[in-house]
Amino acid sequence: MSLRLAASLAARDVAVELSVADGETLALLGPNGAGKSTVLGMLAGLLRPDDGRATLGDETLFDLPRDWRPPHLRGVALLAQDALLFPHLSVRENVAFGPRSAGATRAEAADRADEWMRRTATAEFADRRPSELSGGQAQRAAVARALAAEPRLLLLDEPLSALDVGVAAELRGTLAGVLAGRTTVLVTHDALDAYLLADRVAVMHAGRVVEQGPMRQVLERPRHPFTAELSGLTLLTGARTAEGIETGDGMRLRATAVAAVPVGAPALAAVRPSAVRVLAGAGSTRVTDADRPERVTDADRPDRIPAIVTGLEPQADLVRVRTDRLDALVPPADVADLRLRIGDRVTLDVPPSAVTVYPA
Ligand SMILES: Nc1ncnc2c1ncn2[C@@H]1O[C@H](COP(=O)(O)OP(=O)(O)OP(=O)(O)O)[C@@H](O)[C@H]1O
Repeated sequence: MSLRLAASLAARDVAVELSVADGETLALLGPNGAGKSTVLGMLAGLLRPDDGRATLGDETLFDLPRDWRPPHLRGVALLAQDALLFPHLSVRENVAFGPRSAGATRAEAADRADEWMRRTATAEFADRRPSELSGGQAQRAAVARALAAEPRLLLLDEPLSALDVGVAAELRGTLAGVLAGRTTVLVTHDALDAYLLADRVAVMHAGRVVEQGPMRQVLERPRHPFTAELSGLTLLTGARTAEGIETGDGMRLRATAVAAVPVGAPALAAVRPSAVRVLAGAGSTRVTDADRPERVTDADRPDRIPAIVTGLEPQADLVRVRTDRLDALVPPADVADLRLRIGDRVTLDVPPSAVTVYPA
């Protein structure tokens, strides 16, 4: 069932256009307040846009100002951060609720509940009430309840964000199985969720979709700083040079991967911080071939960029050294050896293999 949405809501400064192909999962990414939940609310029928249209397959969800189909007649299931199960019903009764309300007999609804509890590994606590479940168990039961209703469109609003890392990883695995072939919009802050669960991504910023496309293309060649941040890359804008890019402030970098951009034309570059080295001082001595285990040819000798440290942030087991030019991701021991502080002058060693140049 393919989805098309074009709608706006001035009170929230949201105006979006997006589409999801039949059976595809679209990850909707964006910072806090970007409008992601607002989009889900419009699709679920909980929030009425000022104008616009949404269609699911050949059915119209709304076509304002004339048509507005109420939430329970849309065939759309919304699963939020909190499981929001009916507290007075057992897991089995929660899961059977959708089929029962859609007119299934008690026996049919029970069969369908059993099937979804099996697929979401919730059968072992089928007779418990929601208050007797852990967060992860409740969220699994909520997935079973949402899918047992056989929605034509599934909306997931950060379904893993309230869970511990290990529990989230398990549920991510379950979701990967049940989302296959199902038209889904998944709101997430997490690039890993997008990579593992979605086919395409749309990135929202300040109420607008700022880029959308196939996962790898968007995350590996970002066009918006938020997308770059999410992918852990540094985004530069400038003009294509014979060997790479020159930024507006005169930084020249060579790149190994260069898409078809004419020399002189506007270009973007994504730089991988984990490949950037930080050396002490603005005029660091050159690294000689003898410093490196492998022989360094001129083509892959790093470019030297003077920079000023603007921030030091722990990131997993590394430190993200932010500078006025590029970020570097280095081991804590290097930060200690260099005695790095905010405001320090350093030299960044940027190998051409860390730089990808593509059209602006
Ligand atoms: N109940 C509300 N009443 C009025 N404005 C709201 C309400 N909820 C959100 N907004 C505003 O609408 C805009 C979009 O918010 P929305 O919740 O859709 O963003 P989001 O991308 O889902 O953010 P988050 O990642 O924090 O959940 C923001 O400017 C927000 O302040």
